[in-house]
Amino acid sequence: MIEVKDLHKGFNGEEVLKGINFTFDRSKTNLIIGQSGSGKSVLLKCMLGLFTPEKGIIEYDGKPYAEFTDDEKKDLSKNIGMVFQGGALFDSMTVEENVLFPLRMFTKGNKKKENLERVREVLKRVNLDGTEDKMPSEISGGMQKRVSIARAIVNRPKYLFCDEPNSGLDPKTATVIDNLIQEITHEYDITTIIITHDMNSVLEIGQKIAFLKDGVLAWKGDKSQIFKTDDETVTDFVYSSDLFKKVRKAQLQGL
Ligand SMILES: Nc1ncnc2c1ncn2[C@@H]1O[C@H](COP(=O)(O)OP(=O)(O)OP(=O)(O)O)[C@@H](O)[C@H]1O
Repeated sequence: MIEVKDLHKGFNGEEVLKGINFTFDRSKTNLIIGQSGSGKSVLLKCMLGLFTPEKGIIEYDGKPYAEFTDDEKKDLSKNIGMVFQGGALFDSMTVEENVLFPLRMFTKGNKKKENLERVREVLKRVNLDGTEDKMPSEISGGMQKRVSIARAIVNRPKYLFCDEPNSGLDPKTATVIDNLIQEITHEYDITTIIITHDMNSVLEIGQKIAFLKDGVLAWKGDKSQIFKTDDETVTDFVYSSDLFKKVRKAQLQGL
């Protein structure tokens, strides 16, 4: 669980996050949605420790970051898995080397055999056994995303951060990736936080949703509530696409 309390962050005197309060639950896919510039990435970067907030508290499983010792901060880094937008694999490394990379970073001593076993295990979990020796350029975009998920979970993290994990994928592959992230979240009891613009993802895996508008938490709820709310701030955003406008119309007509 990650809890943010009264979080404020700004740049050059301009406030971007204006007092965010939200609890990201363990074993759930927690989504952050909102228009461009609403502060989603800034919030994520504060939770990743890349930005220092001017005010507010971030608690990881009940302990405020400000009270972490240096060793606890190192341990937190190990406990964070990250799926970057676009995958961000190393082009010059094989699939196996990509997944091995963060494992090596946090392993002491010579654990070559154990590490390779762990890499095989996570690649199998994301249905990529047999691709170990391939280069990223030799596999599809969906497979690259799965490598990136395998790399993010190889250190058995407590927290998984995903920045638009299915961007650039066709809708069917995007759903496969969403479902994989949701399954892994439950199986490994991880606190998963996902930034997304994709309303299909909201429908599929929106177990808990934070909707940001201009740096304020304008709405929170889950996937069953978001399509029923009359809150205009939310409906303006959710029903901005024609498809969802039609869904809304059908809903209002009781279809
Ligand atoms: N390092 C930075 N320095 C100055 N301003 C920044 C910095 N990072 C973000 N901002 C500003 O903070 C605001 C929110 O940006 P943020 O990237 O969080 O938006 P977002 O909701 O993630 O948008 P998008 O969906 O387009 O990625 C923007 O006005 C942006 O210019």
